[in-house]
Amino acid sequence: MGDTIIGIIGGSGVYEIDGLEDAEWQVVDTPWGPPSDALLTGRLGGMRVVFLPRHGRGHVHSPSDVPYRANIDALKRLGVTDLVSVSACGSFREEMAPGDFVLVDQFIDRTVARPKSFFASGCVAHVSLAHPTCDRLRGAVTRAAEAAGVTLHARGTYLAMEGPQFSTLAESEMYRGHWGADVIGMTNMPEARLAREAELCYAPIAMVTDYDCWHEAHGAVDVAEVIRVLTANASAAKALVKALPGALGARETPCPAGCDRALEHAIMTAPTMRDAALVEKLDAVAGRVL
Ligand SMILES: CSC[C@H]1O[C@H](OP(=O)(O)O)[C@H](O)[C@@H]1O
Ligand SMILES: Nc1ncnc2[nH]cnc12
Repeated sequence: MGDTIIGIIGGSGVYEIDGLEDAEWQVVDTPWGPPSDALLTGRLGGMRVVFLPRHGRGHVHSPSDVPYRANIDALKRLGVTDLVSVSACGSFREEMAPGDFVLVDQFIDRTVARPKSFFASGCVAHVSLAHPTCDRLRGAVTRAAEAAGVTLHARGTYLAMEGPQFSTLAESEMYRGHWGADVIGMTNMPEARLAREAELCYAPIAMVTDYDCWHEAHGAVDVAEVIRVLTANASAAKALVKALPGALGARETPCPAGCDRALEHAIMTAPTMRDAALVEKLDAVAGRVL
């Protein structure tokens, strides 16, 4: 097996990580345009790590405009095999309190205004998204959280909304009631879809910053309060990330769930009918099977 290279996407409030050896910001261009920012490469616990701030340093990209395809392409291009993301989120559960971390395993996608696939007419592909997160990588995040002394809820369904406004009370009640969502945010979709298409193992860590607007004892979401919780928990997020290389270890076998082979039988378009320009754009993401 090849080396494990850990990718880390930092969400709101997480614009860099410290403690990297040989740290270097690298500008990477992709066929999908520029990523959110330069990528910070280096070594952590002897393992290669690539970090990307999802909204860019200074928080310049809105959730709808984050260049999700360029971000995943750039991470793949730099050799990332295992991708962890850190995101701020609202909670729909009393027991998932502000300051807690939730290891998301499932998604409900309510985003409507973002390109969601690398594939299109000219090179059509359908990957499975039944299990959109990687169990092996989630196991490593769990062990890293234990090592770092960080409380982590073992699973959760993340509702991805378009934003940028927060939800209405009626939406919040629907998501946490009939829909069964546990947390809400604006960015993990289409990130998870694209990570799967790029054959990356993906595990999203959600940091609870608020109770959205449903909780009678708490008001509507207040960004100042979100930032306060993020800042108070930044050191826990960093400790978790630092413990990850040791918890994940070298990649000795292919992904048991097949994340790294997601495209194996996914491409439908006959080789003779493929759009050459699109195939060229897919070099990093799908070069293994094209
Ligand atoms: C600062 S509250 C809203 C903002 O924060 C979350 O971003 P991220 O997922 O990148 O941490 C949420 O999705 C919104 O984009
Ligand atoms: N309540 C919420 N809804 C959507 N995104 C969020 N990010 C942080 N809190 C959020």
